Amino acid sequence: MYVNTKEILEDASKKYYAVPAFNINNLEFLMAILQGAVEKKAPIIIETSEGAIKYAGNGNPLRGARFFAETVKNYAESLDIPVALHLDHGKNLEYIAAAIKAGYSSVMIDASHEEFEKNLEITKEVVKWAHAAGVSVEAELGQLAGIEDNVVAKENVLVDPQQAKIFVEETNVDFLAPAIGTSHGAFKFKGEAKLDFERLKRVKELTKIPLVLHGASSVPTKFVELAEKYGANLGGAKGVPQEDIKKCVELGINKVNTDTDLRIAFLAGLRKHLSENEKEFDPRKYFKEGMEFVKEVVMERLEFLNTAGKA
Ligand SMILES: O=C(COP(=O)(O)O)N(O)CCCCO
Ligand code: NA
Ligand SMILES: [Zn+2]
Repeated sequence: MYVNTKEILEDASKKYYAVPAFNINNLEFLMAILQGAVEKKAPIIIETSEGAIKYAGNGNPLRGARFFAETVKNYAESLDIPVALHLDHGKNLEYIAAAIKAGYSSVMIDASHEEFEKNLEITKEVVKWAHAAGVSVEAELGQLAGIEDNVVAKENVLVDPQQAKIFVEETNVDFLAPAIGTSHGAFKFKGEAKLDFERLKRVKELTKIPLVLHGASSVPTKFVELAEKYGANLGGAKGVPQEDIKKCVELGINKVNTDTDLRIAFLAGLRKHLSENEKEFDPRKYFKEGMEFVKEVVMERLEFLNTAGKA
């Protein structure tokens, strides 16, 4: 069934487990993720960036948002697990409006690169709009390092727990992404991963709402090596250690954003299949191995986060 993201995350927050939010840009990733979630009898959050909407809509936000909303709703209504669709890193109000209009379950307003007051004001506005349409809202405080689509966050600006309390009270936002040291992409840490667990604990105590971990891919060595065996160059790829993710969930993270892990798994499968099947030219066949590897990563994460069996 197609549900509101808040329903899924409230249960997770109450019972201290987490739900992965997997990014898609096409049908193949959606099918692989849903197959994994059905097999694990788990609720699931599908999310698209603004870039994915631009891609599927060939530059037209509403066309792209409708493509994903209608496809995901269509699949969700035929399945007996809860499925939500979320706009990830909404920065452009045109895209946020398109996602709300198309029927997304929730939207993120990411104004964390703005000053605190500005972020608060923009988020308040989006919450008013979204709630009027029955759509829940995620916001972000602090900045991840690395590239956030079109915004390069120069340094890790970690969340201020006191500010988080005020922000949540004033904006009535449904869930919050506190920056605690992660970053997006496959090259997350120069040296050792260092997440600020104490800071996360304080944010949960002070806000008491579902929390989101961005940049949560673990970059599994198995698929990095397999992709490289078949010609990829991912030298130096490094993700968040699994034990750090587990600790974040124990401290109150309930939505775990995962994009890079699926991209690398699919890439490994595609490269392997193409190099072993030089005569194959049916995309329903040569995408299959990549989809199998995506499904494998999905099922592992659902088990690891204790989402399995919670549908
Ligand atoms: O926080 C995340 C997941 O980040 P990652 O999967 O790179 O760790 N996202 O918001 C997904 C989109 C960012 C670009 O990858
Ligand atoms: Na941000
Ligand atoms: Zn993110």
